[in-house]
Amino acid sequence: MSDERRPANPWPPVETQRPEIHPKAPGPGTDLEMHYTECFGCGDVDNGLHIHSTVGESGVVHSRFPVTRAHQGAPGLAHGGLLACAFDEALGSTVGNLLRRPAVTGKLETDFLRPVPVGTTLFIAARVDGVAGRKIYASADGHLNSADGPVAVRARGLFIQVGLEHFTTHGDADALAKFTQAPRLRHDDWDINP
Ligand SMILES: CCCCCCCC(=O)SCCNC(=O)CCNC(=O)[C@H](O)C(C)(C)COP(=O)(O)OP(=O)(O)OC[C@H]1O[C@@H](n2cnc3c(N)ncnc32)[C@H](O)[C@@H]1OP(=O)(O)O
Repeated sequence: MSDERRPANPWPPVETQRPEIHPKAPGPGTDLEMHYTECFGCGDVDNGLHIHSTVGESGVVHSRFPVTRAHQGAPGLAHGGLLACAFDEALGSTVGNLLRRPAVTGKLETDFLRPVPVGTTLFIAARVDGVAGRKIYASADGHLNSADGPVAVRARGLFIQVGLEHFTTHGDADALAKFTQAPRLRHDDWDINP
């Protein structure tokens, strides 16, 4: 089904405030480091997605996902779940880097408009659309092979701001300690009170 014929639900679905880019957010042109080396989306992981992101103008973050044979669902085509994963990464990175508020994905929806063949690179442009308390709404378009190529996938995500105890309680506290020691992630540069 073409994009125009898909039902369009209002987005954001609730009244929101305009997102405020954090004063210490990386500026346009900044290549974002992997947020965690073991992240399947952006980390140095065998057969991971190896997504690289750069901050663009006007609150847009540009991410690139090189689709390889390791990412197939149907022969020669990207797996839909891994495409959704790429958008989770791109949207989460956009929220984290621009707002500097620790947040986790609460809801993620994807529209698959065109097949994404192995060997293509998906150029994902993501932005934060609005904020309502702890709820952060973000969306992204994924273009085939160039920033202005045809849109193959669209995604919308709701991210919920959490305290750092979310990660120490449910995750690996030692890994989190290393993660937060990275200069780019210094606690005092983040808004950590949800
Ligand atoms: C730089 C970093 C990049 C990282 C990119 C990758 C990001 C990820 O993949 S994160 C991993 C996947 N996500 C998770 O593991 C999250 C698991 N879920 C949870 O831990 C909890 O459900 C959590 C924290 C999201 C929300 O729980 P909790 O803190 O109790 O908040 P809760 O009161 O339920 O929800 C807060 C608000 O969000 C709303 N909300 C929560 N989930 C949803 C949902 N799925 N749909 C709609 N609204 C929702 C609630 O209705 C509530 O709204 P309101 O304030 O208006 O009443």
